[in-house]
Amino acid sequence: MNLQSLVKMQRELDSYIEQKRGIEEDVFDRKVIALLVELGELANETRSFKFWSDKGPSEKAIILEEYVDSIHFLLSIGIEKSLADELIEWPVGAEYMDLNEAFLATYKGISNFQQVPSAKNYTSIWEGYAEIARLLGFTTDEVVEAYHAKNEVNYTRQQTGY
Ligand SMILES: O=c1ccn([C@H]2C[C@H](O)[C@@H](COP(=O)(O)OP(=O)(O)OP(=O)(O)O)O2)c(=O)[nH]1
Repeated sequence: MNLQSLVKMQRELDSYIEQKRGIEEDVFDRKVIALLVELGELANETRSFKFWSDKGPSEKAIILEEYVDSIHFLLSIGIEKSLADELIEWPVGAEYMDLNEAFLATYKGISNFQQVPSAKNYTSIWEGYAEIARLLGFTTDEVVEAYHAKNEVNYTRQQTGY
């Protein structure tokens, strides 16, 4: 799968939002916070870390929507640092035993990238998300389809002034 079609869609959405909201300043750090928050929302829906509870995870569609919110901001921070054009195949790295390890590794990756926005650090975040998708049983096609659906919702939300 070539990620460039998503990069193009993300670039267009980001420009649309910036124009609509009159954003001229650097919003990289705020997008990094947004990504960390989305990763937390994703973890929360999986409930993978809630050793104190019997309640199971949310349904797949809800978890997938949280997942693609992250993908939006992940693409966006790569675009901010001119690294997204290098994204062709989805980078796949080490395999973790469980979701909690993958979440922690991905948090660390995002934090490293905020401090040092290099191509290597950017790739590590994608590897983290690839691993999370694998552990959640999401196929690339499912992720791309859900990304498309949420991308459209994001336009509607901007137009309806939410
Ligand atoms: O520059 C931007 C800003 C936002 N988004 C997208 C990413 C994500 O898909 C959505 C924001 O997440 P969400 O829909 O959870 O927004 P929210 O304001 O946190 O929603 P809610 O108040 O419903 O939780 O907007 C972008 O793609 N680029």
